[in-house]
Amino acid sequence: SRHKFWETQPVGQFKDIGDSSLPEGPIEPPTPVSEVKQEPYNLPNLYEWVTCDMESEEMSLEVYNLLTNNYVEDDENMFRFNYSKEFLSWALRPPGYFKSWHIGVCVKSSKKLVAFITGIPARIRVHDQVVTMAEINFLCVHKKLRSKRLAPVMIKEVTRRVHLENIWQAAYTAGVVLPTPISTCQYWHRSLNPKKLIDVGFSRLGARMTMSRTIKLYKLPESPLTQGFRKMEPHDIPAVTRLLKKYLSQFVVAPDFDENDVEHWLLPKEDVVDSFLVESPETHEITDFCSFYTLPSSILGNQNYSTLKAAYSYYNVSTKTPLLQLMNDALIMAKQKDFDVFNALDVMKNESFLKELKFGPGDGKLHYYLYNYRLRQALHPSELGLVLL
Ligand SMILES: COc1cccc(CC(=N)NC(=O)c2cccnc2OC2CCNCC2)c1
Repeated sequence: SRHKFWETQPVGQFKDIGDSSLPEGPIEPPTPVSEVKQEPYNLPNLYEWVTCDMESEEMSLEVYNLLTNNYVEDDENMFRFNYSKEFLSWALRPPGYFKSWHIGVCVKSSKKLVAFITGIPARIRVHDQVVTMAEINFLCVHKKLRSKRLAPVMIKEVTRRVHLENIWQAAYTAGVVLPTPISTCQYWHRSLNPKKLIDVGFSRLGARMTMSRTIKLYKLPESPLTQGFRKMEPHDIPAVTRLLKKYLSQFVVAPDFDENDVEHWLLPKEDVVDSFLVESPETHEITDFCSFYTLPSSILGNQNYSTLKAAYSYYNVSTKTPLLQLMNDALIMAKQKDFDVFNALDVMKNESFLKELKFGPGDGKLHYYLYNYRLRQALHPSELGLVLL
């Protein structure tokens, strides 16, 4: 059947939807780590497991090249995510990471990397329960090895290695519907460089719109409008951590960030993540925060351009500055940094600014999943406070 593999896994099953007799929480209990399968799962004969040391220049370049040529494309196969090497190193080495969760599959004879899957540890709160989970990401099988059923054995192997660290839940997203989404989000795009977006086919010229009218429509001020708006700096970590913890507490599912997490995930890192805050000129209190991460896409088959420079909305907190004004400043900073487009999901309070800031709906959805954790009912995107890379 359609979900041959997922029907064998401890995930919400479609047949259980609406069965409110099933309790919220773990689906299967933990087992003693000594009872976890000690040896790796079997791969088809020609292939072997390799643990990818992302600190190795050579290995991180191999991972970068595999993803650059074989990772997720948009529905029309016009663009492919092109995560940079620096971004991958950042995304995969947060505080407390496990090298063993950076899993590659290579060809025994040539040692060529042909598949990849990763996990990183994260403390995620679900309602009032903080659960240590694995965030699973970057599942990629070389285009030439698709439909060999490699993905199920890779998912089982990363699950086994997560269990060996006595962690029993996971979180992941996908553009496809699997058993069973905890939430389904719509993605939105805000043009920053409309001429390039139209030229590469990302956007289309609106009806009864000229190019010059379109450029004018998306024009932004040269610099941010909010008094006290500035780049985040290391000394801001304690205040940003307090602000973010308080703000995220309103969502049903959200990361439980401490100062070490904020230092890693939210301190600005050139060409990886940008973050800004509003410091009140009078009281020097930090009242608001916004951030976006850098994820370019390769443009497949365009004469004039090879890369789409895209910013992705990350974590934003508004307590004094209206979110609309704060996000307009984020757009202004992204334009200043020469991004072509600013993407956002309709999670958290994002829906309140999308249309007014001239975002247009994307042509797909992003589904969120939990592994081995049942929610009594699916969440509205506004109840979701988790953004995965
Ligand atoms: C424009 O280039 C693309 C290249 C590949 C895929 C897509 C469409 C798409 N699937 N977009 C998203 O998943 C997306 C849209 C808005 C915000 N975050 C997103 O995904 C993030 C989070 C999940 N992991 C990928 C990056 C677009």
